[in-house]
Amino acid sequence: MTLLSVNAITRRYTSPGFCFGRKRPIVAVENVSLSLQQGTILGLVGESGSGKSTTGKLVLGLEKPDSGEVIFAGNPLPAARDSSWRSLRAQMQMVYQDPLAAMDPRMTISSIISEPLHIHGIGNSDERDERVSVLLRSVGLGGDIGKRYPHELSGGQRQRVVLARALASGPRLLVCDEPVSALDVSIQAQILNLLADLRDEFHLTILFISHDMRAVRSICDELAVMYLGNIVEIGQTDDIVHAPAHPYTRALMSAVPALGRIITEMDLIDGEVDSGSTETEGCKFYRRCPHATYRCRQERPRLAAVVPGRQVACHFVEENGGVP
Ligand SMILES: Nc1ncnc2c1ncn2[C@@H]1O[C@H](COP(=O)(O)OP(=O)(O)OP(=O)(O)O)[C@@H](O)[C@H]1O
Repeated sequence: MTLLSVNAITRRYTSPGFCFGRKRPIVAVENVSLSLQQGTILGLVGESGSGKSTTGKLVLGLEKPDSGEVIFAGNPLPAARDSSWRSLRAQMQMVYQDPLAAMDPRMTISSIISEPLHIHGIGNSDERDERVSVLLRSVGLGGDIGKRYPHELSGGQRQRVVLARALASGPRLLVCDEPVSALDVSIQAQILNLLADLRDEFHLTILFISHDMRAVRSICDELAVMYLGNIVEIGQTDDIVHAPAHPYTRALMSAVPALGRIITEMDLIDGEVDSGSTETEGCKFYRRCPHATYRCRQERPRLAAVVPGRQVACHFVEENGGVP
């Protein structure tokens, strides 16, 4: 069953800087479509500024699309933040990168986890206490941790608390935005394993936003690769990892061992969408692509099925008959 459908959403911003006396338009997300089947983890990958976080916010209704729509459990996200929006929102939760920033330092861990239950009016006092105990156990935290404060916990423990809090209202969808990138590498695998276990235990569907190919490889069933606001490739994780088709996906895959360094270089070349690249008719990857032709400069490639279950937006891939 399809839990989430994102249909051709576009979100533009106006940057604070000027370009030829005009404010620069930024197309953060352009014509993005996604579909998440219940119980799957879809990884949204791409370098900094490719529009991953904006897509996550649009999915949750924290940002409004300029065009397109988000359908959750068969219901379009309401335009206004009314009661129907709030009831849908209780079923969709965000997990951010920095657990400390997501917690009130003056609240105990128990109060932090039970706060969404208060907000959504779920349960009485005893039921909420019981729910907090269950959630703490589910995220692998025990003892008297509920009585402690965020600063008394390690980074990994804090991210476990953030997950417990996100699960408190019984969501069906989690949007995890770089949930492990602030953690030590040794802790990252534990949290990723926990997330996979929680998916099974709580029947979750997860949109997993990350620039870290190792993380997405280990946890995601499907991948959507974003470049300057567009999805350029989407398919099963194993298929994409073993035979990346889009030249940008290939660059990302080959960059895995030193991803941080490569991303920094990429940012220096093309970091933000400028007016030229947003208005261009052609492929946004044209200037960095080893296979670019005249057609790529003139005509924006559309996502097309190159093999069953895989879509790629690339003239080179299309003209050469699929995944090389
Ligand atoms: N509120 C905003 N106002 C203006 N520009 C914005 C705003 N939010 C995002 N952008 C711009 O939109 C583009 C996409 O940003 P977004 O944060 O979605 O990318 P990202 O892939 O999540 O990158 P990162 O991993 O660095 O967060 C960037 O050029 C960013 O500067």
